Amino acid sequence: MEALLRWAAELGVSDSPSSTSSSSSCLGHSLVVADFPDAGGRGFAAARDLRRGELVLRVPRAALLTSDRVMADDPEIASCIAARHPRLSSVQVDDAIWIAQKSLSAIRSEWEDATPLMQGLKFKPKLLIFKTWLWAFATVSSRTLHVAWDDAGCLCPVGDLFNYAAPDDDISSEEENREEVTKCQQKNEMLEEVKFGRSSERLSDGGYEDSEAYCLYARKCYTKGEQVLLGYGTYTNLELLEHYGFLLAENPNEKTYIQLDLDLYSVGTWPTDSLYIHPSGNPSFALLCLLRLWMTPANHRKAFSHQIYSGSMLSVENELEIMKWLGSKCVETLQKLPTTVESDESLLSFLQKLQNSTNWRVDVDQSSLGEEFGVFLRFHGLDLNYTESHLPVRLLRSLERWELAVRWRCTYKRTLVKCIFHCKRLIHELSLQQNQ
Ligand SMILES: C[S@@+](CC[C@H](N)C(=O)[O-])C[C@H]1O[C@@H](n2cnc3c(N)ncnc32)[C@H](O)[C@@H]1O
Repeated sequence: MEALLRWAAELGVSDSPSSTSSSSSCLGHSLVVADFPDAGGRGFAAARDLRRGELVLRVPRAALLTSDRVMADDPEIASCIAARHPRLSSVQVDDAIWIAQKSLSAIRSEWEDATPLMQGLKFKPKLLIFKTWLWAFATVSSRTLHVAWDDAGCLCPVGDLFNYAAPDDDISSEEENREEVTKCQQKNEMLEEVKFGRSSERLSDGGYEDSEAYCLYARKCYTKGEQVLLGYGTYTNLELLEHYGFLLAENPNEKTYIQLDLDLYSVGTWPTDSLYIHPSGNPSFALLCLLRLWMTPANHRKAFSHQIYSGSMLSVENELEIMKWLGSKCVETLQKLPTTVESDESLLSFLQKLQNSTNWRVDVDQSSLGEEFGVFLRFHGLDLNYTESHLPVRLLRSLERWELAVRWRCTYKRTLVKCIFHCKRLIHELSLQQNQ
């Protein structure tokens, strides 16, 4: 890390607006590297109190790794790429298992496409194998920042050390902690007005600027030592898993999709990806509007369309029908799934226990999940007779991924359960209104 920070400082990377950082490190004025085991591991802590909108890191173009830069630096790579030019493919969200399978097969086919190019560039054999490609793909996928001039984006040294917070999260926690924020702002007020002027009103986390540098800003007020987080974008948990390999326990951008009847899609013009359930259990605006339209007799739809599109409830009867339909759809969806919230929760605590275990055998014997764990061991070429008290590292890594998958499906089910409660509560309230 020291070598990286020294190298970055030489290229002009700096966490200080006046670029006065020492040549031994590009950090220390606004940020320091720190470990946050419960929120992304290695990341940045505020080196001092930071104000919302303050520039916290500047990475000049010379330090960015982009495809045009690689080609400009190495004519051999440039001519090989010009001859073959393999492209990455895009992925469509449908359902979690399908996404995982599709992702893996897309990465494999990109690896197959890129292999002749890598051979042409005389890569060492260990760099040609699929496992290395997977590592490189994950590195690029989880660290690339957007730049307008190259649709492949860029790698941004040091700038890629920020861990993620969902954009909405920061705003709401800021509202909750308004008092704290005000205190922090007052403290810095005089200094900041002079130094940062209008940029203190900035809401975005950063981007490539006219000054020919990638500039990253504090999106809220931070106190010294607190982790400084970046909103890479608004992602659902499935997207976070796919691109970054983690998910958030509370994700304000989470969207839970259920299978809708085919004729539903034909009655309205709302895009399919706007028809989901919020983490609170409430249907999205578009899903609610669509259901209101669908439950309206076909010959009345036109007359009510203005009311429906503006988001107004049509009638108590219509709303009751919708809530009954949506509640039973969620019940039906849950019943079709092979596991329940309760079984997922006990599997989660078992997986967490195993990862911190000093003797896995004892934990397996004490649990009712031995059979399921036996299948996992066999998949990895071991069995329940494995005698070491510690599981091999590759199995612990695989357990981490298993835990992530179970956490995702458990959150999915919990949202459906919340939606059922939401529907039941509304049915109760609407029935009271109907009987008045
Ligand atoms: C751009 S890197 C951030 C720096 C990274 N922690 C490091 O040590 O280099 C993105 C990766 O950090 C981790 N990460 C970022 N934010 C996280 C969060 N809120 N929770 C868990 N892991 C996170 C994920 O592994 C993700 O793929």
